[in-house]
Formats: sequence, C-alpha cells, structure tokens
Amino acid sequence: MPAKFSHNGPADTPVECITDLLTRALESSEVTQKDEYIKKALAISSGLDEYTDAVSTVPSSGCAALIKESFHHDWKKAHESGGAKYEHPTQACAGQLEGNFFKSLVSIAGAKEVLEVGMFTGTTALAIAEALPEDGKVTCLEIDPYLEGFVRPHFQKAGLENKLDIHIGDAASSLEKLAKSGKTFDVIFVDADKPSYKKYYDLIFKHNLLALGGVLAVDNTIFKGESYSGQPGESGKAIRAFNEAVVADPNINVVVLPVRDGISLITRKQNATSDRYSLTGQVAMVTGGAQGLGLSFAEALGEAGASVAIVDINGKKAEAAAAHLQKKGIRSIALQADVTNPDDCTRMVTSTVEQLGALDIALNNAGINASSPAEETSEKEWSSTFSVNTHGVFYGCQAEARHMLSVGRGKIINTGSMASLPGYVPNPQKQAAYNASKAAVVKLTQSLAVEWGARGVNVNSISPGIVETDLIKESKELQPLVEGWISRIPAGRLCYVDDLKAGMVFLASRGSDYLMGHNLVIDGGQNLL
Ligand SMILES: C[S@@+](CC[C@H](N)C(=O)[O-])C[C@H]1O[C@@H](n2cnc3c(N)ncnc32)[C@H](O)[C@@H]1O
Repeated sequence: MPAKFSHNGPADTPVECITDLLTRALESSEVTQKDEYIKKALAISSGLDEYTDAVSTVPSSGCAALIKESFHHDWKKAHESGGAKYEHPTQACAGQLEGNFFKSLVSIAGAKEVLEVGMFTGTTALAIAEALPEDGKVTCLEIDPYLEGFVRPHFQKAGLENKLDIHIGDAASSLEKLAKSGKTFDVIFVDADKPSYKKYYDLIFKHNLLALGGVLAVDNTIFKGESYSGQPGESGKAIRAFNEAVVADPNINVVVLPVRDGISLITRKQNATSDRYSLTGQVAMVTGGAQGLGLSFAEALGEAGASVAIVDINGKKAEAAAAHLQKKGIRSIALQADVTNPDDCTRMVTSTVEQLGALDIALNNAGINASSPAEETSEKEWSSTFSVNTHGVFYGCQAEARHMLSVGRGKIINTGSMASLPGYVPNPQKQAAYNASKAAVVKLTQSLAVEWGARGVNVNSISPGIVETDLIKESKELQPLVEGWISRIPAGRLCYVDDLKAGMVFLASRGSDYLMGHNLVIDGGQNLL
C-alpha cells in the first residue's frame, strides 16, 4: 500500500518519497522487495545534502578552508588542553549550504548590519561578510573565547576583518549590551544553545534589535525531527516549545524551511497600520532642539522609537535636553551647531551619523521670532531673521540631503508657521520679517520635495498655530492678546504641544511616504477665519 498524503496524490517530495518507500517496506512481507524499498529510500535521504551542496554555488576558497578546518580540528584536544571551553562537536559548523543560504538572504534583504548569536568557527559569518557591502558588519556573539582566535585569522586572510565584530560572553547579556547601544540589525541569525532560544527571541523583540523590515532566522527548528516526533531530549523539547510560542505570536510571520535541520524565518507583520508610524531603530536630528517646541518634537520622535541628536547653538542647553531625553529612556546625544553656518550644518550631520550610526529623520526647527512695526524694522532684525529661519533651514536641508540621497532614503521636516500661509497674516503682532522668512521655508520645502522626492528623500513642513507656551502665559504684552486669538480659533483654545507631537511623528514615519512638499497646518482652524 502506498503512503497517503494530505494532497491525496502520489509522493511528490523527497520526504514523501522516503515515507512512501518505507511504508511499502514495512508492509511488504517479501524480504528482497523490502530491501529494495529501503535501499531506494536510503539513496534519496543520504544523497540529499551532498546534492544540494553540489548544485549550489561553490563557496569561496576562504569559506571552504574554514569549513574544512572546522571539521578536522581536534576539538577534544582543544578542550582537554584548557583552550576551548567545550569539546565542540564538528557538526556545530552549519556548513556550506547554510553559508550559501545566508549569503543570499543578506543580499536579498539588502542588509548592512547582521547579528549572529552563536558563532562557532564563523563559517556562516564569513559567508555573510562576503555578501555585505563595504560598510556592512557582522556582529557575532559567542560564549567560548577560544573561538575568537580560531575565527579572526580567517577573516584577516580574506581581507574582511573590518566587517567582523565579536562579543565574547553569554549571548543574553551581550544582547542586553547591544540593546543599550541602540543598534539594530537587518538580519539576525540565532544558532546558539537551543534551551535559550525563547530567551533570545524575547530579548530581540523587547529591545527592538531587529530593524523594521528585518528578518530573524533561527537554526535547528526541526531539530532532527524531535520537534514533532518521538521522545525529545532537552533541546528537542525547548525547540518544540519555541516553535509553538513563535507561531502563536500575533506580531510576526514565521515560516519553517526544511533546510538541513530546519531554519525558521521570522519577520514582523507589516500589515499593521501602526507599524508604519513606528520610528524604532531610526535616528533623528532636531535643530533648535534644546528647548520649547524643538524639545517637544525631539521628545515625540524619541517616544516613537527614534534615537535623537539634539542640535542647538547653545551647547550646554543641548546637553541638558539630551540628558532629559536619556532619563525618559530615549537614546540621545547633544551637538552644538550654528545653523547659519553651512560648515556647522555639515558637521552636525556627520557627527550624528558617526555617533548614532545613521540619519533617517532631520527636523530643521531652529528659528527666531522678532517683532517690530515694518517701517521701523532694522536691517539687523531683517537679516538675522532670514539668516536663521530661512538660510539656516536651507543649509540644514542641504547637508542632510547630501547624506540621505547617498543612502537613498530620509525624511526632512522643516518647521514653518501659520504665518507662512498665503491667506493669513498674524494680527495684531507686527512681524513682517518673521512671516516672510517662514513663507520662504514653505516654498523651499516644496522645491526640495520636487527635486529629491524621486530619490527617496521626503521633504515636508509643519506649521503650528499659536502654541500655549510659558512665554505666552508669563508675558504681560501677549496675555491681553490671548482672548482675541481664541475668539478666532474654531477649536476654541490655543494649541497644546501634544496637538503637534503626533503630526511630527507622522511626517517622520513611513506613514507619510507619499506626502511630498506638504505644509501640515495644525492650528485649530485659525487660518480659516
Ligand atoms: C551551532 S554552533 C554555531 C554555528 C555557527 N552559527 C555556524 O553557522 O557555523 C553554536 C555556538 O553557540 C555557542 N554558544 C552556546 N551557548 C552560548 C551562549 N549562552 N552564549 C553565546 N554563545 C553560546 C557555542 O559555543 C557554539 O559555538
């Protein structure tokens, strides 16, 4: 009797053919026939790994040498002589096919940062390094210090040492340390002690170590069949529990591929709308971020998951603001820069990239607001207003775009003002220079959006209404104006900072990918009356 399969047809895969042959062998009472079935089944199973290796790309000479050395190293002696922590089994080396698999995965994912949990002799790490771009890195976590000495010379020989970062120690504490550094990874490969898999999985997602759109690959998730058949040992049981927990996680998609001992590919669900507003793993920079609206915007970006560089002309205040964000658990740095100086703008971008690893979001928010009757406005007030509010925004955009265009993505947001709107002029405040400088910001935003949009860089602006700040609450000159303003605001009140924060996150997130050159006016409807 042939075996029965869920598709109701004849055996269709190597495993089904083996199953069919063994079923026939079991049921056959004729010894020669039984042997014949078993031999055929054996030929299929024993030839599979060799065949898949043979018809997949030949590994580089560096990878081939490392695999060979991993299989032939005297691990018993290495352990007994006090070198290696354990007597590693040779089969711990994932081998040629997995090296090939990860090489392809890294290329398909366009990965730059890869994390391997459980390095052993680094054969997969080396294949990954070969596939990474020049500035890519494979970070390897390994508990046995002996293996670092084994692996490094091979990377050196391949000229790839600059792409290797090894952390020796228990993987769980290394993951905690990496999380503190704010790093995220495009591909993570978990292949260490099986009983700790669930712990590693929880740490990876708790600390957002997997970049948005990244892939987590977990090895040995079929675990010699123990995951679904027979009496599993400690590791088999752990893998069973791990697989059950992963498939029940509503936030991810998982597929278990029967590649060698099973590789699970796990990705975050991409269809949740809320995912599009997450800034997890991204790096933002906010000019004029040390106080007021700039600091609130920086807070909003940090609360949505971004690391934040606070840039301000006042370095001390920038440091205090960064410390304030750090206390809230937001990874933050402070940079002193004068946005009216193009060199400072270039430096704030390079320092952010150097210290935080990227620049995904830039908010050009530094601005000044002076008032005077137009007929009396001094040349100094006029030029300083334009110098900070308009020239500073342009120099910022320019420096930011040079970086963002080179990586093909980025979000630039400029702080405009309700005062920029064509049909509205703030009244009775006399601030012609300010109004004109902010109108220029909006036109600049539209122009840059048109120039850079197709190259992956979104440029938009945000124009807040009259925000209820301490300055307004405490100013004797402004207080009498509040009632008049409110009478012309359909929302019936001044704007709260919280009214603006979500708008800022929207402009910074993938949620606004199709929004270009838009001036997001959040003014309670004031410009309509
Ligand atoms: C299966 S091997 C890794 C094979 C490797 N990924 C490859 O592709 O060839 C497992 C490795 O995990 C390491 N390991 C085991 N427990 C660990 C732990 N708690 N923290 C870090 N590494 C650990 C072992 O020393 C061993 O080198």
